[in-house]
Amino acid sequence: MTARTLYDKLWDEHVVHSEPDGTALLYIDRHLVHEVTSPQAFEGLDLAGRKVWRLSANLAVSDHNVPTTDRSGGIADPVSKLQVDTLDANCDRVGITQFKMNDRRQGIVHVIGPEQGATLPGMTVVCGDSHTSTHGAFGALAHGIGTSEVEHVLATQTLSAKKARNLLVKVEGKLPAGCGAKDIVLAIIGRIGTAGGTGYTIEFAGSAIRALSMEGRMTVCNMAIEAGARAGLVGVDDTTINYVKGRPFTPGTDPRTGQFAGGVEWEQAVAYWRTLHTDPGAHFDKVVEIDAAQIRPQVTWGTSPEMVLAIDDRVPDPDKERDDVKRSAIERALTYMALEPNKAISDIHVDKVFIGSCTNSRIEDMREAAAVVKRVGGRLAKNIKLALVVPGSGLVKAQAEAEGLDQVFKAAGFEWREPGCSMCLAMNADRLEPGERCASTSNRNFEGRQGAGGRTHLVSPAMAAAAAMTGHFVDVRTLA
Ligand SMILES: CC(C)[C@H](C(=O)O)[C@@H](O)C(=O)O
Ligand code: SF4
Repeated sequence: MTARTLYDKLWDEHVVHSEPDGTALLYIDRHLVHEVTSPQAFEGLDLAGRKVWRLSANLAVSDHNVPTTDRSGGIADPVSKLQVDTLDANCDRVGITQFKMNDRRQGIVHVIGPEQGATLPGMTVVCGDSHTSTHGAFGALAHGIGTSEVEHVLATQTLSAKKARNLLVKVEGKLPAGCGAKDIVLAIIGRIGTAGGTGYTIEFAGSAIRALSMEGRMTVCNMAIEAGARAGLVGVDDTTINYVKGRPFTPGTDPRTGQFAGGVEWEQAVAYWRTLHTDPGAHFDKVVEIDAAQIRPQVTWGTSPEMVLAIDDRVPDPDKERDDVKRSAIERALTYMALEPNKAISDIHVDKVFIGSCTNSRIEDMREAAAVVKRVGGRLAKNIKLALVVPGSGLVKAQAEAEGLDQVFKAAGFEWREPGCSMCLAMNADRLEPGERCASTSNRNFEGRQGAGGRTHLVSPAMAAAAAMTGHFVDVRTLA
């Protein structure tokens, strides 16, 4: 048989029907649902008199609109409340499993799917959310869909799709101390640009990717969409299998005790999962190679994730750019960001810090940030108006608290919040005021993303914590 990429294998395994023009109908194994992109889908289903095809394939949670402060009084904002209430009502009515706002398993959809074992190797995973690419870290074919497709998946458990091309991003070598998964993915986007992956599914491979934990691989795949690719992938290995073992939705977990029990289903699943890697000699349409040893701590300076530099670089000077289009993009970004050309990245001072989002709100991110807070010591820098730590789920929060991380943050003056998307996109009360500058562990830095007029610098959890403690960006390699 011809050698296939991991993407080829996942695709072949899920095709229900193919048309001569390449359009295929794919079977969908897991459908994750959140409150923003599902209301019209449920309504459409209802109007057409259709039922949900396979209830157990769906898992729902509210994340974008939930408050991250005390929830006992409900949601104050009427628009947010309506969205969350609507999801609750829809799930109750049709019988979809949902983790409601006060359930300790509630959290950001891309954090809870993997955490519950609802995302497993070999699956097709979709959600009405572009960062569904996150789940590709498990060797699952995962991507975002639009609201009409949400309705289609609810009704039929299938999706009409066209196959993308194969792009291999190979990151070889050892990452310098102080650098992590976020620096890898920002460096990749800096290299290939936000359109570099358009039309492709990206497989991330190489020794530096293999060396990452599942949390780190999720951070990398999360931002595949920021590189233009709808889906990112990492091949299955022991790290993957050890992570999914014993999770609530994973085969082999005893539903009564919640403990790993093993058995035939587990053995068969593992045997299949071990085939989920690219065959030697398989063809990629494009290959990008990156030397991990050359990666430095990354900070975005502009209004697109590709406008990224390293901590020891300087803000670009538009006068040095010969290409007219690029020059005006730099000028516009610098104006919006209120940055002088040639300013040292380490001289940029911030007003707020946000540690959270589906990119960086898992337990390792919390640990990484807390370690820097401890190492620097003392309290938040004087110029910091607000520093938020928003765990990705109630279970991440509980784990962090069991490790005393919340105390480390609180003692330094950070606010320790309830799980949700929060200041990643400011659909709830957590936002930047016009002109405020933020060190953020999220994935998008578009104009107004964190609040109208707000200025976002995308960074790793370590860099965000360092910025909170010192007031500006610092070379976290010196803290490692
Ligand atoms: C609200 C949702 C549709 C959106 C997305 O698809 O990504 C959001 O999660 C985001 O990060 O901008
Ligand atoms: S955390 Fe941010 S990027 Fe992730 S799903 Fe929520 S809004 Fe989108």
